[in-house]
Amino acid sequence: MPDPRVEILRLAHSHDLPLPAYQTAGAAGFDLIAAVPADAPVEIPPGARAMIPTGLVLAIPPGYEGQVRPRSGLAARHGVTVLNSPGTVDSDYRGEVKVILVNLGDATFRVERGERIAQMVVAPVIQVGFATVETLGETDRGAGGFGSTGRR
Ligand SMILES: O=c1ccn([C@H]2C[C@H](O)[C@@H](COP(=O)(O)OP(=O)(O)OP(=O)(O)O)O2)c(=O)[nH]1
Ligand SMILES: [Mg+2]
Repeated sequence: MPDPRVEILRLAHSHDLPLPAYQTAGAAGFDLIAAVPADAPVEIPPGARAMIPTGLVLAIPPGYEGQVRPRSGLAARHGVTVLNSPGTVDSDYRGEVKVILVNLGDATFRVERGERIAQMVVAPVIQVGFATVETLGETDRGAGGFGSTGRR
């Protein structure tokens, strides 16, 4: 089992769903699966959003985060994406991982139990120290931004 290891607690409503798994040898993310009731799919009308349960509680190791990202197929085919992308799952979070989907398409999107709705990329993250100062070091860019480079 490669390190770092992510511990997974499956809640009752996801016990029969597939465990997280990378689909290919080089996959950056593993899919997150909708743990909505089989007899109660969630319908997301155009312009609306919904919080979709995954039935998973993850213990992401210290020094890492879980990023909840859209699946490009859902975005391209249906205009459905992750509203807060990339969602941030903290290493100290011990609640159920949920996915906030938004439907930017023009048809109602139905989330069925077992559907792969998003993906999670586990990535290293650092915490910084903070120091308040009176002046900051000078740079070539200075305060230029928002399209300032290459302007004639
Ligand atoms: O797409 C997401 C985003 C967040 N979370 C969970 C895990 C994360 O650790 C926690 C808090 O997320 P965030 O910091 O983005 O939300 P907040 O609005 O700042 O809430 P809080 O005050 O709890 O930090 O919610 C999810 O399950 N899915
Ligand atoms: Mg927060």
